[in-house]
Amino acid sequence: MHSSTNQLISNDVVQTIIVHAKTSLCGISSSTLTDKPVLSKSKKTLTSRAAGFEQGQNCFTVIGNGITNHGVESCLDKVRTVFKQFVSLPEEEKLKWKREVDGFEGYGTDPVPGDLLVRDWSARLSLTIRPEEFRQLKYWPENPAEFREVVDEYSSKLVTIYEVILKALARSLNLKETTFLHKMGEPWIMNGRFNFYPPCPRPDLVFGLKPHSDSTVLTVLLQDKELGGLQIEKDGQWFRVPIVPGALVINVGEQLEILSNGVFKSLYHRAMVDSEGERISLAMLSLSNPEVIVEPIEELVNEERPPMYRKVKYEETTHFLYYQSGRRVIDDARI
Ligand SMILES: O=C(O)CCC(=O)C(=O)O
Ligand SMILES: [Fe+2]
Repeated sequence: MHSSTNQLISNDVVQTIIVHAKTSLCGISSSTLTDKPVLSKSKKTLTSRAAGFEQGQNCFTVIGNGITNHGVESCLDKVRTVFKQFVSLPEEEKLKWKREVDGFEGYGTDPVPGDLLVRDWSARLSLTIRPEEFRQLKYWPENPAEFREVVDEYSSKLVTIYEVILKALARSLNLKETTFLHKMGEPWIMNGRFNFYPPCPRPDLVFGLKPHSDSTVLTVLLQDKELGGLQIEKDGQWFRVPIVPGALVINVGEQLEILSNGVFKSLYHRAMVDSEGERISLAMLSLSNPEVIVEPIEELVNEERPPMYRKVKYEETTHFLYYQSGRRVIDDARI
């Protein structure tokens, strides 16, 4: 179904990807990572620059990665288009793929448990995407007709991107390159979170998504082309992440923070809403296999750097409850 474009990725991806990792390192010289492309094998001049976003730690911008350079109908545009088509359907049509009251997959708004009152101004479609046998197709829209195929194509390319980045991050810490992937267990999981933020009459009072860090190893975020809204926190201040056409934003999630024993820090971020414009974003989440207990990798633990986190089993329900009450699992995991 997508052999020609897969081809492009495998030939292209290692050549033209740029990842800027800015991270606070302890015990590992910061010059190893800070401000240097972790991954850049290109001999030719890189046509794209890792643009725009300079303030943040633990968030990389990836551009020119072989899925972004097809012109107007690029894969990224196709994904945005099918999702926009889906969100503009009448609500009763979208509800054909609605999530169940206590489920996590499908289309809908998040329930707010108990007496918590801070609702997000967003609806979303959540899907398990990888491995294929975990997919629950009853939640995968068939309107527009190309939705499934386009998401399938995009996600299969992202598998390569995750692998390339995780291998590069492992190498940058002098670990065997498959270390992170291996620790995630097999199969590791990819979930898609298709966020939709309608215009909001009081954007000063609500969030599209409350401040949070992702429960992931890495999150690959495809942003809206027209309307920004993603903000990241650094040293107690919030920064807007600019829209960079054709770029993907890669966030460090809590699982990578734990696995790396705090070398990589999870990104604390939030999504804002707009009084007039509607916005979409697509977060692709890579997660350890649900059976895996996440803990710091042995090679990153030593006398000077004892384990900084307890073992954690990441469960969707727990993470969700933390999220809704404005807390972070990682804060409780920290020793
Ligand atoms: O909409 C955005 O830019 C952020 C989305 C996000 O943080 C998430 O889905 O976890
Ligand atoms: Fe997030």
